[in-house]
Amino acid sequence: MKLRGIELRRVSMPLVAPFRTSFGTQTERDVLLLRAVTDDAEGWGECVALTDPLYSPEYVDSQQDVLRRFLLPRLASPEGAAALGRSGAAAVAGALHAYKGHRMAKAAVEMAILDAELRALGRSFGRELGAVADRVPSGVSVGIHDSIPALLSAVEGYLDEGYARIKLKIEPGWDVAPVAAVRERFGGDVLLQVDANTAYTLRDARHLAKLDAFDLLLIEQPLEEEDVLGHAALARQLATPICLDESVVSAQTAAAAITLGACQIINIKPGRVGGYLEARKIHDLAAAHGVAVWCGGMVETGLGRAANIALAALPGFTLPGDVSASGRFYRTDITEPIVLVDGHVEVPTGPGLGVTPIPELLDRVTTSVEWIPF
Ligand SMILES: CC(=O)N[C@@H](Cc1ccc2ccccc2c1)C(=O)O
Ligand SMILES: [Mg+2]
Repeated sequence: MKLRGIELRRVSMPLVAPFRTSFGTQTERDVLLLRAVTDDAEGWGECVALTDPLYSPEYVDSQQDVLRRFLLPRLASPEGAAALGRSGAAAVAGALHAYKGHRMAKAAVEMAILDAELRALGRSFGRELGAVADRVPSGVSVGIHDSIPALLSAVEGYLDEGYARIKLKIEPGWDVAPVAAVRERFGGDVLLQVDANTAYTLRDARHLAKLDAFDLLLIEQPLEEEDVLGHAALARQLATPICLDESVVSAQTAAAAITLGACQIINIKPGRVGGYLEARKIHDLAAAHGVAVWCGGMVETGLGRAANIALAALPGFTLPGDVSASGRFYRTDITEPIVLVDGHVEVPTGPGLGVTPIPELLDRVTTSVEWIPF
């Protein structure tokens, strides 16, 4: 593996509709893509950081800066190049370990190098990670709406499309009523869960316990990301399983959360935890503890979406993930669109990610390109 350089490319993609969560409303996605150029192949990585540090401490400009100033020079150093020459993508996390945090940037560069490596080998992401299925059921994430009727209309549309599971974003003032309305309208058999994105506190426990009446699969990240003990206390007061998202940033924090009883389910997002290789470690750890996992989404383009689907095909991913079709968020994706067929999405089988950006579509949404030579 001889790395010649990495392109940092920013793309701006409008969302098909505003997407409202407890941390705000997004109408477009400003994405940082990485293109790793090696002697044998090119590889693509996607950084899932948002424009603003509202989901996690990372924001897209900070990730581009930390890559340019610290992470890529470290990989381009003699030690970094030697480690990459020896072990390829498996060496990235260790080579960058000295730099704290910025896991979404680290994940993106590992992904690009892994994609190049696998394309050169003619090996798919799914094969490399240990996929055991050729398609996976897809859930869909439904934002906070202006009214219950508007929400019900959106949910009806997704159910008509065949989505296997409905996830409702909630926040104080928009929780029990929308969940009750969806249950009332669509019945008890629809797989249903909620995601608070850290919007509640332990003082809301009695209120959140009202959700136990609706047979939810899980309640995702009700409390703030560092409140692991709070989630453990809440888990003792709720019948509905607690799922962590923002709190789990590594296999180590996953182990602590499981051991402390802070979660019974984990939403695994490769960008949040520093890469697909760490994501697989969390999958293995959770499986050993009998903890179910599913693949979360960060409104990725087809590149990150394809990699997530490969990950979602590992045996421990027993709950439908937020691996929805490209059309859930984008009218035009930068790759061949990922589509939903009978409530499932296909695991790509081609080398590496199995998808590549379509040049003219990529150029149309590109806002900047920066080449970092090695
Ligand atoms: C699909 C889903 O619910 N993802 C995140 C929240 C999230 C993450 C990244 C986003 C980027 C742009 C717009 C909205 C976004 C929402 C979650 O599970 O918590
Ligand atoms: Mg979440």
